[in-house]
Amino acid sequence: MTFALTCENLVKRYDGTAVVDHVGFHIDSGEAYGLLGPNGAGKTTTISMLVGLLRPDGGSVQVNGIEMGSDPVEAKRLIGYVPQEIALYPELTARENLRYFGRLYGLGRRRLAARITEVLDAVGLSERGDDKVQTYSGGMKRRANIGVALLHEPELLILDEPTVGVDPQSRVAILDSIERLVGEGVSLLYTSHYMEEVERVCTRVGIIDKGRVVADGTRRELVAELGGTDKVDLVLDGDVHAAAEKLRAVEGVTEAAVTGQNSLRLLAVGGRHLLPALLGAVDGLAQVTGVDVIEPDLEAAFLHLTGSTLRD
Ligand SMILES: Nc1ncnc2c1ncn2[C@@H]1O[C@H](COP(=O)(O)OP(=O)(O)OP(=O)(O)O)[C@@H](O)[C@H]1O
Repeated sequence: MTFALTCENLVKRYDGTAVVDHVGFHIDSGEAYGLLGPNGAGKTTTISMLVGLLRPDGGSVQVNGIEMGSDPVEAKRLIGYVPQEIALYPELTARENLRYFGRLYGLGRRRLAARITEVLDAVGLSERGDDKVQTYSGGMKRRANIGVALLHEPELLILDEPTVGVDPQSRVAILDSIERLVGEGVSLLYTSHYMEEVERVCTRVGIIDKGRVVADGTRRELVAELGGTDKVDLVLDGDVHAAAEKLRAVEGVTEAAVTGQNSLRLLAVGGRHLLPALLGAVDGLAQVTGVDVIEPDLEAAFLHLTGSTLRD
């Protein structure tokens, strides 16, 4: 099987220190993969090697089976790359920018004209396409920049933190466009330190920390590495302390803390499935009037794996 992207043992050193330290992962064709890590984890350096802008000190990159090291022109042709910095001419309109970059890519006049219309639509800028980029919000500039990367119909779209510093409306528009593109079959590499974006857009996630991929899998798999401890909040009428005592004895419950006059928080393995046993344990002591099961999320998995929160 050919992957949209494979990298193996990627290494980049600065002054003898590896800032990317044997990074490896793959992206299936049509898959949306998120690379999640705190500032300075090595995301941009990794991406720069993946897109052929930076020569690795070790390791290899293949795009749809084509070696970046030996056939960079062909490999780069398959990639649409959107860097963190906006690379547009502010005094030109979005349409003029697209025309300029499209010619640079070698797109024929007719195909380019059609692509400009499609791309403006894909990034939600059809109505503002004839306005100068300098009149755009940060988010609109970013959308125009994504448009440039889409012109040549890449098979793999690589976005480096596309929503940093954009207005909320553009953020929604960017995420919507990306989801649509993935729905149309484009493979995606998406880096972010916003957990909720990665959870929304990506089916598989690699967690990168200090230059290493410390975990890789679906959200469910990553969360499972935590041991699957859920939080269960209970509201009850009755003796909460006696109820806590009983609940602590239920198999699977690791902790039961009284959190208020009539509320308890439990830590439990397989929380939802334990509910009948929990209700049974307090039967006769208290009446349960509210239940909330909070399953661990990627944020918790991230904290567990790296020892730090994402926005450190
Ligand atoms: N040209 C360079 N020379 C020396 N050190 C560098 C260079 N480029 C990056 N670094 C260092 O490499 C590490 C990884 O940086 P990188 O930009 O890849 O991280 P990142 O995960 O993309 O972070 P951010 O979210 O802040 O963009 C950082 O410690 C950074 O200071």
